Amino acid sequence: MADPMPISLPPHHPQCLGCGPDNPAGLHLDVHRHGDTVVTDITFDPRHRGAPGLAHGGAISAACDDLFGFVLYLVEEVAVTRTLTVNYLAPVPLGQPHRITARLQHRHGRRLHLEATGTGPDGLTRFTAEALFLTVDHNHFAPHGADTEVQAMFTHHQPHDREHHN
Ligand SMILES: CCCCCCCCCCCCCCCC(=O)SCCNC(=O)CCNC(=O)[C@H](O)C(C)(C)COP(=O)(O)OP(=O)(O)OC[C@H]1O[C@@H](n2cnc3c(N)ncnc32)[C@H](O)[C@@H]1OP(=O)(O)O
Repeated sequence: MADPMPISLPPHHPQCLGCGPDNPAGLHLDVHRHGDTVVTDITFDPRHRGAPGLAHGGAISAACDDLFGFVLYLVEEVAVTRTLTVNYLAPVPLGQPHRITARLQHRHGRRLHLEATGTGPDGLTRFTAEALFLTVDHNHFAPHGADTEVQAMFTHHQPHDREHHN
């Protein structure tokens, strides 16, 4: 069967560390939906350096966490990370594009179990990640003044408006 048409997904908000286009310290993830998965291609650069020439584990972890945040668009629920585990299988060189793919593995009540895989241009999977997200209501963000922003994110998200062909 042919791959489903990729659909561009909007950033969580302009200043998001993972995907916000206006965050100068951000990873600037550009994320697409492919069927029941979300996908981003990231090339870690010297700002993300851990050991010389290699990506920092924290940068890889941040990319996975934020990509999991895009699965929420598919689930159509607001949820936050409760646990995140990254398996660093092989060093990730700077300057090489890596494709991270994430999906919902299964759901149990408020618990969303998510999984991701990061693969290099040589086809080698260099990291995998698993996360538990717990659904929350908008009041979770209210004490921090962000509830309306999150509500807008949730309400105005219309991925089918942003369909485009790669
Ligand atoms: C259309 C979409 C729009 C999207 C819009 C999204 C928002 C916008 C995103 C912006 C960008 C995203 C980026 C990436 C996502 C972050 O980075 S999110 C930021 C990092 N995470 C946080 O700050 C979360 C901080 N933690 C918390 O606030 C609270 O711990 C939580 C997560 C709200 C949960 O608290 P709680 O509601 O009191 O939950 P609690 O009773 O402890 O546990 C609930 C249930 O889960 C179970 N549970 C808890 N821990 C575990 C565990 N480790 N294993 C198994 N079960 C567990 C409990 O046993 C309990 O079970 P039941 O008793 O209900 O059967």
